[in-house]
Amino acid sequence: MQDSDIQARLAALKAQYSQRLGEDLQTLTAQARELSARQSGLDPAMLEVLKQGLHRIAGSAGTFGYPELSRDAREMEMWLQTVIESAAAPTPPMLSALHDRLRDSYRLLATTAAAAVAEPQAGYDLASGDRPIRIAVMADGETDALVHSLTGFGYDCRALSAERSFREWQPDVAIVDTARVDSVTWRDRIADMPQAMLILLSDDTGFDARLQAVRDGAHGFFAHPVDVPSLERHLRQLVNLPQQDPYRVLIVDDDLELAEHFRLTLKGAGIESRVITAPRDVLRGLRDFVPDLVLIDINMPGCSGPELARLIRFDDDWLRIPLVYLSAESDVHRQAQALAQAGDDFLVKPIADVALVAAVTARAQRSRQLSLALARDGLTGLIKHPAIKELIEIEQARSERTGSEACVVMIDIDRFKSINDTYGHGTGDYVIRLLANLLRQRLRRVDHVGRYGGEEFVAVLPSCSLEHAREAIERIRVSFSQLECVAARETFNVTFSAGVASTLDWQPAEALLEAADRAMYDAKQGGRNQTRVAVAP
Ligand SMILES: Nc1nc2c(ncn2[C@@H]2O[C@H](COP(=O)(O)OP(=O)(O)OP(=O)(O)O)[C@@H](O)[C@H]2O)c(=O)[nH]1
Repeated sequence: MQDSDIQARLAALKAQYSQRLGEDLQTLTAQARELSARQSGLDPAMLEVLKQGLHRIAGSAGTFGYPELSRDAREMEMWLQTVIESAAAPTPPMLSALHDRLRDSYRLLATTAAAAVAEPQAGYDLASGDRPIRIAVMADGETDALVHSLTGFGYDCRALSAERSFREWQPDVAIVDTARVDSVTWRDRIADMPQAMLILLSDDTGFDARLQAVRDGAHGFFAHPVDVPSLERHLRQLVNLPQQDPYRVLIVDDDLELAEHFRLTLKGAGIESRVITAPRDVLRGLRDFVPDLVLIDINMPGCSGPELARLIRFDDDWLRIPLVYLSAESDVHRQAQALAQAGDDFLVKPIADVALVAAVTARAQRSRQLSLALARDGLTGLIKHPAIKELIEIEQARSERTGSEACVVMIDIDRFKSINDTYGHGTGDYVIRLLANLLRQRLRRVDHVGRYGGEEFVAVLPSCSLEHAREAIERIRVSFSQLECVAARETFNVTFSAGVASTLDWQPAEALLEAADRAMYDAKQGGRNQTRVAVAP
């Protein structure tokens, strides 16, 4: 959806809401008039209805551009709450004052709505692009080695010297070795590259050095000797962040207009949301939409927010998803009570659009990171064995359904035992991470890469012919064999063998995986450092 479309929809929603607010205020004014006119027998249920109506306005009017009405409604709501909690009934003059105040609110709405102009929303530019990531490296004597390693991963990497400006080239990332380049020089060079994210390398790993890096605006900090796989992984996270799948938020609120406003506001910031107005639909929403975060209203008919949060928490599948109350409840004790039952956080309505976006983004990001960490192998960050097997099944089923071709690749590092025996287990781990990063970096974003076993990997390549899969893996095989691994001041090269099989030739998923495994075994038998294709039966 275009930004202008979102703005137009938000403006239409505001108009719709303003009309409803006017009607609500008229109804509440009439109710207050009726109450103040009663000489006896004040009905507590009517007070409660009045209070609920004010609560709704308190939580929504600010969002649609009527902050004063929101504040007024909250004050009246709190006054009514005190009245309801105390045994003494309000006197007719008190209710008459309430009526007058409500009438004034209605008048204020009429004047504000007439003068209202749609406020421009902040733009959230989610940059994207397919050119290789540009990295400038300033590391004096060690620049070449780093440039060589990062070029091997497919980055457009160049050395940055004191004499050479990168004003024209504009790198995405600048890596500076603060231990080897004088601070005036690098700060001067960095000033030419305002877009570049800064990664600092240092000999000093202490708190002060890290704090200084934060103050220099660094996005990453690595100590010598630099662990290249970690650096590369960090780089990938930095530059890929804006391109990942949009965060998903499930909004549970019985006020459709308000929920729709939140949905559009989040949409403007690149966040996908789904609105649920009936609490009983929440489980289906969770299953179908698989959100990163759930925003829950507190006061809903039939099921309160805390009840709903507890109900969601019965199911272990949703444990990782933060449940955040988005409510007009401003009383901190009642907020604490809600949180004590279930739920992770509290946002108070009305909430400014930028505050909502910031709060949702921060929490959704943590939730996404946590989910990824749970499904990923600790050493490599790749998908774990069970999850990658599931993805193979999904691709196999899709292929059967649509007739499209997908390929599965089994990859095994050659003579890995001797690497462990010669250089130690730590170096073996380093090699595993190096290959994991290379696979992630060189395959497409739609491809899945998993760690299948110790030094064994599986890649799933959707919408890919057998020949294209073979070519892609061959290119990675050649690059990997040329990467220099360093251990105890010695450099050495490592190779892998691979087997490729197509979903069109092998069913079910288990047979597909076995075919790729057999082809990989053939590659080993054929002398290693090669890719074999599983020929159709
Ligand atoms: N460093 C390290 N080693 C591992 C890990 N997982 C498995 N290994 C080792 O990887 C080695 C695998 O060796 P083998 O399966 O005999 O095969 P290979 O030496 O790779 O030889 P070929 O596959 O025939 O080329 C074993 O020594 C395992 O102990 C791990 O996570 N880290």
